[in-house]
Amino acid sequence: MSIRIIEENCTGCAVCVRACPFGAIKMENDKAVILDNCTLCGSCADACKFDAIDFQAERGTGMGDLSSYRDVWVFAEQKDGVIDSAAFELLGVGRHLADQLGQDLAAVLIGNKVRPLAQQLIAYGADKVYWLDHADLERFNDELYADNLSYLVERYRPNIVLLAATVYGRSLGPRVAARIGTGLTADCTGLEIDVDTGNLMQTRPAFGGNLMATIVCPDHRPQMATVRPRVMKPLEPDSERSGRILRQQPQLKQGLKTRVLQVVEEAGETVNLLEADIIVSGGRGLGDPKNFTLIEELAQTLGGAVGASRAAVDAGWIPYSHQVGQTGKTVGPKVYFACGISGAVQHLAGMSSSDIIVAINKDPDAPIFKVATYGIVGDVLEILPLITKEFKKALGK
Ligand SMILES: Cc1cc2nc3c(=O)[nH]c(=O)nc-3n(C[C@H](O)[C@H](O)[C@H](O)COP(=O)(O)OP(=O)(O)OC[C@H]3O[C@@H](n4cnc5c(N)ncnc54)[C@H](O)[C@@H]3O)c2cc1C
Repeated sequence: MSIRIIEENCTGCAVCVRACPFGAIKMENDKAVILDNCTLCGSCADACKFDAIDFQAERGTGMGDLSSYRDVWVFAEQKDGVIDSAAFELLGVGRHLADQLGQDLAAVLIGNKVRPLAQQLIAYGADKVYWLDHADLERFNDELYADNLSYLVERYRPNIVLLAATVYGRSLGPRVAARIGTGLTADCTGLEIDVDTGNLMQTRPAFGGNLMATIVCPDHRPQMATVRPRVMKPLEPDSERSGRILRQQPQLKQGLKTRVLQVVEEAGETVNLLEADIIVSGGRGLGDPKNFTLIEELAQTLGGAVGASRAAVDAGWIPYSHQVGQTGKTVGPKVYFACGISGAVQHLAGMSSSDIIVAINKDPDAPIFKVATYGIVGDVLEILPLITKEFKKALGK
């Protein structure tokens, strides 16, 4: 790839200076000059109206120099103009990684009339936001979104790209990785930078959750990962933070293979486990489905939600929508009560990032006590009514 200024065409309008996301172009004697930190992204050439920048891009020619890939990117998933909370969590961990690398944190915002959301992304830690806006991008479409994200990645060459392991992120991430020819680690629960190599260490449960695998992608860029929602913590938003919002040209095409005709919200039971600050979960130790009323009563007293282990779900005591764990929901409430739950690694995978864990189990050696903040050894059927009674008294209920 190469770039050069054609001086005779340059009018000194400085549009290119404003268009460069990297501050890599300046005006000197009314002519544009390209600086050493140019990443060859081509934004200046796109912005120039006078053909004064000769930019030769080569796409699909392999990874080239890996050190030329810079910045940590987060795909900022939004639906109906509301950013998914998982995007803020990604910005939290992304900020940490970017600071470790001494690079910028960028968010990619795709949608229709979503410009007002960009400032929120900056408040949650982004240094810049690549923003694509078009009516055709209003609803998530795997093919179209993959076209656009792949285009941006090829153009700006980020070092790391993070997506939430949501329905959208799980569909989009692998498509983009395959197009670009890089790797992707799905469903990560931990991300760190290897201080020796600068590689991203991507940790996720493997072999049915029996061990934690740390995966690296040393030979390809960007390093891509999907991250489980509710595992990472968002930063406190700072509305005073400033950052750059960089409008990008959407890549649109005719003849998409799929088109969203209508969105029908799922009717039926909604369990707000993902948003709950307090979760009271029951397991096989309850002994009988009717004892779930003890769980419900405590949850109701505290304004919390009801969760369950897979053993309780598999026994048909409670619907799957309540299941917490590797094959259920990943939650991170302020307080998690584990009642009659042993603490199998697959259950812990879904709740161990809770701020406070209260475990009630009659077996003092139950693994759940290893992660519990407070442990109560005893019969859950005796202890739960006592706790509920005390909370009711304290809360004046
Ligand atoms: C691929 C895979 C995915 C999985 N995904 C999940 C998942 O998403 N979520 C999940 O939860 N599990 C999952 N599991 C299952 C997991 O391995 C455990 O089997 C399950 O979590 C056990 O549930 P439990 O703790 O309720 O039951 P148990 O392991 O049987 O534990 C019951 C506990 O209750 C205690 N107890 C009994 N009676 C009382 C009493 N009266 N008072 C107090 N304590 C009492 C016991 O001491 C025991 O510790 C998965 C397994 C696999 C292989």
